[in-house]
Amino acid sequence: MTDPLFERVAILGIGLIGSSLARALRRENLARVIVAGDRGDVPARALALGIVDEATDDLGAAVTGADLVVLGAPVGATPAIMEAIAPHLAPGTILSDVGSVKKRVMDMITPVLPEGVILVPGHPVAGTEKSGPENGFAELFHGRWCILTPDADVPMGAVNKVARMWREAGMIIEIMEADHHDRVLAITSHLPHLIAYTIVGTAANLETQMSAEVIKFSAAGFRDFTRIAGSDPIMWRDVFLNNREAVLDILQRFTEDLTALQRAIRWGEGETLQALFTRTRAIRQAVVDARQA
Ligand SMILES: NC(=O)c1ccc[n+]([C@@H]2O[C@H](COP(=O)([O-])OP(=O)(O)OC[C@H]3O[C@@H](n4cnc5c(N)ncnc54)[C@H](O)[C@@H]3O)[C@@H](O)[C@H]2O)c1
Ligand SMILES: O=C(O)C(=O)C[C@]1(C(=O)O)C=C[C@@H](O)C=C1
Repeated sequence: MTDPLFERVAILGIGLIGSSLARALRRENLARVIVAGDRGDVPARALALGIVDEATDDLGAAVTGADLVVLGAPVGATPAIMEAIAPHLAPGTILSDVGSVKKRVMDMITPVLPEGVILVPGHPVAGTEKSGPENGFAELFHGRWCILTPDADVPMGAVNKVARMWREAGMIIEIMEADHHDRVLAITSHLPHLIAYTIVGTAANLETQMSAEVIKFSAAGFRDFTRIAGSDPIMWRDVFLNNREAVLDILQRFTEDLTALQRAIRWGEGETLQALFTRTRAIRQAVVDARQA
């Protein structure tokens, strides 16, 4: 058997994504030791699941001796975690993350990054509406994109190692600038979540009788939105607070398009509606063809 890619991988925040990564590392024998750092009863739960070798709520101890550290907590926790681990990171350590937002996370880490520690930010674009280590699974990453956003001066050896880890977990790798990542994800992931939260919120605000019927007669369309709107409140609060500009920009365009549709319905412009729905149906087909459905 060949040597593992990493000696000691510390995953800080062993929830849905962190625990899925731990499982993939195990399956592919990519780490000699996997250690979880988390808080409350989560370390004990991760240990009980048998997905890590060690688990602790002492984040400094977790990263000591690690050649790869992966931040797996909601992005708003980044400053607190960096404060706890920075004194314990050795030169040569690769620091990565799985955050849904990249630019703000890099801005939070870079000023406190110890000399010689190499930052390779990442975002596995794969997930579910569930949270916690019990809900992770190694296959989550299969056939999905993983976007890495290292600064231009980061050694390619480190970028390649992180890329190889995600590739062996089943992902397809793309490297891009953090700002660009945040603009793309604002439309493909953040806005859809905001819309889902809004629709389900609107339904919940209807008068009692109506809102009970929304749940009772929940048609497929609404049901799909409730899945997304069931996503983790803390994670998504942090996404919107930390990708503010890109989300507000795309929301402005969305609002204009929605207003145009409102007019089309009001004035009975069937051809406008049909033309848009025909274009969007083709986009759905393209997503299916790209095996991302
Ligand atoms: N859920 C998804 O679909 C998805 C997909 C890709 C990336 N992400 C990103 O992955 C990260 C984690 O998301 P998740 O869905 O795994 O969340 P999760 O809630 O399942 O897990 C997060 C874990 O972080 C821990 N945590 C929070 N604050 C902490 C702190 N200060 N110190 C130590 N541990 C702390 C929590 O206890 C929890 O175990 C987020 O940054 C999110 O943006 C999520
Ligand atoms: O399938 C889902 O539940 C998701 O929302 C996953 C999803 C997405 O928007 O595609 C959510 C956030 C992540 O950063 C990456 C993936």
